[in-house]
Amino acid sequence: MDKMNKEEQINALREELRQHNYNYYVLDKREISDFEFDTKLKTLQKLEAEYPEFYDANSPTLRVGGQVTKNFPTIKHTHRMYSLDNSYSREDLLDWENRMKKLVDGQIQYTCELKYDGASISLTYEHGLLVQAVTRGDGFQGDEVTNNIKTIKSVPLKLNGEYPDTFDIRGEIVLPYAGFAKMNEERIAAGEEPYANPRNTASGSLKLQDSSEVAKRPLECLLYTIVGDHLGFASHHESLEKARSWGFKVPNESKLVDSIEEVLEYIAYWDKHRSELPYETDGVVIKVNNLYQQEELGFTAKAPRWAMAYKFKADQVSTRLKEITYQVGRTGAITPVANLEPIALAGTVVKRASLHNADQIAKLDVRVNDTVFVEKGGEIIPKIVGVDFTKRDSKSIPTTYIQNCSECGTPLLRAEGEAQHYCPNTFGCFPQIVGRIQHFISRKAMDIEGLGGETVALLVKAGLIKDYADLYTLKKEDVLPLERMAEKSADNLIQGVQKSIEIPFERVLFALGIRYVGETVAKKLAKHYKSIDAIMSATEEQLVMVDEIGIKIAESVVEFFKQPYSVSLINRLRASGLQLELSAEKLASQTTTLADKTFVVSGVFTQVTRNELKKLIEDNGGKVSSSISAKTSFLVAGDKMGPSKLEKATKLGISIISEVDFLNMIR
Ligand SMILES: NC(=O)c1ccc[n+]([C@@H]2O[C@H](COP(=O)([O-])OP(=O)(O)OC[C@H]3O[C@@H](n4cnc5c(N)ncnc54)[C@H](O)[C@@H]3O)[C@@H](O)[C@H]2O)c1
Ligand SMILES: [Zn+2]
Repeated sequence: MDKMNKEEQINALREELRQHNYNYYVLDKREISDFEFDTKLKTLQKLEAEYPEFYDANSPTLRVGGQVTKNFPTIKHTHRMYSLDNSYSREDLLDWENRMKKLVDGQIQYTCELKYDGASISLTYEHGLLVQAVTRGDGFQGDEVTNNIKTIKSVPLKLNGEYPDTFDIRGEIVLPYAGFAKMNEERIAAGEEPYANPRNTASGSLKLQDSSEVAKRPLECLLYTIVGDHLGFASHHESLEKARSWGFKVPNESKLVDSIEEVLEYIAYWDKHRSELPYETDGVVIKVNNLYQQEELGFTAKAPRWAMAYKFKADQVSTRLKEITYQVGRTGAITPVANLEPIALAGTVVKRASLHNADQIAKLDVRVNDTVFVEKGGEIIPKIVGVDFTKRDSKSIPTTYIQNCSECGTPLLRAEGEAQHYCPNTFGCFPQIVGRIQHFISRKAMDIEGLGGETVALLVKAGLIKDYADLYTLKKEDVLPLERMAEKSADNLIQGVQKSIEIPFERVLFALGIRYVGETVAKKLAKHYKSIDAIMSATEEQLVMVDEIGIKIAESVVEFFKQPYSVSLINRLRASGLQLELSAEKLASQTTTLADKTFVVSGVFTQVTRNELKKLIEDNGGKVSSSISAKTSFLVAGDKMGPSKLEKATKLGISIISEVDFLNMIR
């Protein structure tokens, strides 16, 4: 009977871990923390060791967690890609060393490296050229994402020095914090949900179908292992130095040490200093340095015996939840916020944490006065990962989510399939009004000097403006009575506003704050339609025909201009002299010479850069696409173009032209 239960328990754990693997590797979502995941995996490992009769070759303890997708060609790895065993303590590491000492002779030296938190990748080089990039997948085979990887600047397309003729090199694709923060800033400016954390965003980026989208993401590739036959190195440390000399980005933090005690010093140092690194790390990887010893040690079903990951503990603390408040964004989205008893966590004092949405609150069953666990994992904003139920007051009351806007009282809406509640009172809800004007004046939009976010709130509160069109009728004597408004700053404000009427159309379009219309989309729309009137009269069907405009954007644009209020805004902005169409100068540089023609640009060019080439195509009415299909009219081929593109173009009978041919076409 007991045994029966054990079998059920083992199977249930396997099923649960498979589901988490799927969420993590395929959907790029984390439903439980890594620590919880690892704890469950350890429990399963122990049970399987105790009850070997329930062996299953497909158990998550024996297999790498990822999968191949159907969106890219599947490539078999010539050398398997393994996972790593995990350790959490000095004892774990000493046990590991003892196990190895039974298998190899002599002193063991170790290379310590940081464990970069991103998505694994295997790059194949032949004769010094990058020929293929494949994700880890299930370890045996992965997705071929070469075109996406080629957009990453730290991946050398051509190597320097003396390198082996063919080899694979493995590393981690990461998204450094700074680039991640910038991407999120842009998403927030476009009224979209920010990405959750750098790891998932890096991993998701590799799965994008359009490599020009990948090129926009500031990804990095950090390399850590070379594999191949007869490479001629004696040690791992040496191979890293060689790789660095050929042009690979191998972080300098790696270190050769002589004992586990020194390994522990390395770990202690980086546990403390990792927050100073530009990218996320989740531990240290320790590898036997001598490659002959590595060979003797070999692999288990899932991981090398000669390497070990040491996971840093996610920084977690517990504190009291004082109150749940609700924030209203400029697009009306509601975010519940936990107000906490202030507590120190990973170098900062945390007072607030996001609770995301109603589902999250229900799932965690978080209540006011609970003692909650706060974690700063991959996410930049700390989050609440659980409740300490042992400390819950017996009289505590379940949280009921607000049904009306916390700011204006309007009943909230929640669209089907969306996690977030919305306040639909777009033009009457204070934070939405202020938020929209703040977005309008922001640097990438109208860039109004002399006017800050705080002043906007004051102006709205004082009833001097109720929308951004009102800014243009403000007079100096209106603003002078405001708190802390001196003569000089009032002048600056009025001047800054007046100067902004010269801002070009595409930025005005972005400034309007239409949901999902970020900087890039605004540019596309401005270019295609050339005036606000043309955009206002476009239908959803017409909008989606524009390159890179999806249905979500199209719906949002149509919805915006359907509102009588929006129409009146545009009319008032027009009356104030704002640029609501492309300037004559801009139009003059544009022709329709290449109308109805689709170009694929590949390789390196000499007279113009790749981006200039693309711009020339678009300015002359042509379309740029990143992949060759029957619809391609021309392939503009530069130096070092990928052989697969050439082959495909030849097969489909597409005209292949040089840079010079192209420039002649438009001159
Ligand atoms: N929270 C969840 O739902 C969930 C689900 C699945 C997996 N996970 C997490 O992922 C872990 C398992 O993932 P995994 O199999 O990718 O293993 P892993 O992340 O523990 O380690 C293996 C990977 O580390 C990477 N790596 C980074 N730096 C390295 C270096 N210097 N040298 C060698 N390798 C380096 C490699 O790409 C390698 O594939 C789990 O332990 C868990 O923490 C979490
Ligand atoms: Zn409201």
